Amino acid sequence: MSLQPFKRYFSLFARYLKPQWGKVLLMSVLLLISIGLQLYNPKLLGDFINATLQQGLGQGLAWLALLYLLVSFLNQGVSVVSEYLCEKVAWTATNQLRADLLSHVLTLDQAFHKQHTQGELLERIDGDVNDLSNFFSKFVVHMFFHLLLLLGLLVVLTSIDSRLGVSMGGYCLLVVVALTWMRRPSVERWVVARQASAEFFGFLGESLAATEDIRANGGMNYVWRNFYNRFYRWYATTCHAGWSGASPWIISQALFALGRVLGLVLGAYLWSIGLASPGTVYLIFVYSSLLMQPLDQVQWQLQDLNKSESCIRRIEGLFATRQAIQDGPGTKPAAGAPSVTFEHIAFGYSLDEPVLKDMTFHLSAGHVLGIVGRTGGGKTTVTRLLFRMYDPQSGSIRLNDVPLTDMRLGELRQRISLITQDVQLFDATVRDNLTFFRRDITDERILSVLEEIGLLPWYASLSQGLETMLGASSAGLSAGEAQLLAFARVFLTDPDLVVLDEASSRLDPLTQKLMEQGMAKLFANRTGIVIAHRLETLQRVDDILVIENGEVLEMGSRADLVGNPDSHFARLLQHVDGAIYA
Ligand SMILES: Nc1ncnc2c1ncn2[C@@H]1O[C@H](COP(=O)(O)OP(=O)(O)OP(=O)(O)O)[C@@H](O)[C@H]1O
Repeated sequence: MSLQPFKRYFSLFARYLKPQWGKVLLMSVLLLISIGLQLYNPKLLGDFINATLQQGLGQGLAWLALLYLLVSFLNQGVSVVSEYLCEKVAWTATNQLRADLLSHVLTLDQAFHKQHTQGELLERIDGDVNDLSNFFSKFVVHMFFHLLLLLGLLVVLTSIDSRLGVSMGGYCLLVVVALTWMRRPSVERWVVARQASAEFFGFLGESLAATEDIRANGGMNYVWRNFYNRFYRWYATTCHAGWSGASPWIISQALFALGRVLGLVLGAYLWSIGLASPGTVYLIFVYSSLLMQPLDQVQWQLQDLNKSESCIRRIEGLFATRQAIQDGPGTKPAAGAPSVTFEHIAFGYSLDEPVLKDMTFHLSAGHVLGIVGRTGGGKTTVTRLLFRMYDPQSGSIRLNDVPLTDMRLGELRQRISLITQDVQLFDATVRDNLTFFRRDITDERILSVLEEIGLLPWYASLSQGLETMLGASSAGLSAGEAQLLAFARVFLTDPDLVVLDEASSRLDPLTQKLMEQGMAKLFANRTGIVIAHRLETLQRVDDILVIENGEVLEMGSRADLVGNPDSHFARLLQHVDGAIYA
């Protein structure tokens, strides 16, 4: 019998049970009391039968019956309290496990998150642990409790007659070995079933997030087809795994029937040779039948262990996933707005498809750089490398001459703010959305920032001020307003370098004006990089970088490039609008 799954199980949960050792101890004591009561109760009935046969009805019998009832009630009470404790211990442990998994997943690289859908990760953080939680609470109650009960019953049977104890002990050993042996094949099947479930939820999450686009583009047939395919795969793999538990169940039922017959035959034999009274024969039969209860539970727990082992493997796999982006030793670039240098950077999301090729440029401290170029040219990729969402395959990126790889990731991300087109809002209050749940930022500070970027009229329209709830879908906010909110977040964190992927949708004149004012304030005393989608924005930048096919086509001060009619930038301006922005 392999102890591997038990070892894995216990090594994972010993960590999570340790802080609750007091409750675990109390739970164990209650379980022991419950076992004692369960063993004592049939003995009372046996005494009752013997006393009835020997003395007839009398007052003694009434007391025995009363005691029997009392023990039964007490047993129920103890069971309820211990079950409550088990659930509490299980939920506390598994909630902590969920939290650890979530914080681990949040530290993993962008590359990992691109490979796994949100729905799939949800399933791995919650679904897998949830299955483990059921198993965990039941395992502690049933496996531990029933194995002890089994042991107790065998001791009692041995005390009646040693031959009884040996025969029934041998029988129990046979059943446990047989059930464990039959258990193994279904573990792999449960791993496949869990993955199918994660993929189904991943697809569902993606489809729900893109409902608007899917409807607008007539993609419903594709969604339904995939929905049924994935759902069917989930159903089929779960059935396959579930069925592999059916044969152990059928065989175990046959073995249990055999055990009851064995108990009856042994009891009858002892009675026939004068070694057992009718009350004792009854006791032997009841205790032999009671043996089936822990054996049945052990059987079910072993079935559940298959499912849980597959979950444990997936949880261990997730914990073992390491981030490719490693923390640097902690060199700090000089304080204040930094210079940015890209030197011979080569990068591709996959090795065979280069996106940036030998890219070199330098942005002076305190300058604002506008990056322009064709769609898919690599503009966003430049900003992702700067934020160390990915590392380049070769070359070096430096802030104030300090390579990014020498800085601590926390420090780097504190000094840079990235504002993307897709502003992420939380289903939380306006305050929490602006401060990212920090409590040390005062309302006065928030309001002064909103005033600075011209969002006070928007704030005045909110029914409950900073306490107003904002939906996660950013419903009711235009692209421009969402970016203004992101500006406010940046003001509150006060970074040295701001990277802005400008909203490309058309903005109304008022919002556009607010954006321009906001950007001017945002970039004051900071280094800035703007991926510009609107030429108006480029009036405010100091330098221009034109990217094409992952290479620097042109870089220079905006004034120089505008003044040179042969420059790519000047041609771009003329081509787009027929006018040069000066
Ligand atoms: N996460 C990713 N995984 C694989 N390929 C990617 C990923 N992100 C971008 N790409 C590819 O890298 C190339 C450059 O993309 P990038 O987003 O940097 O271009 P861009 O110039 O910002 O485009 P746009 O102006 O449309 O935003 C494109 O061919 C794109 O398909």
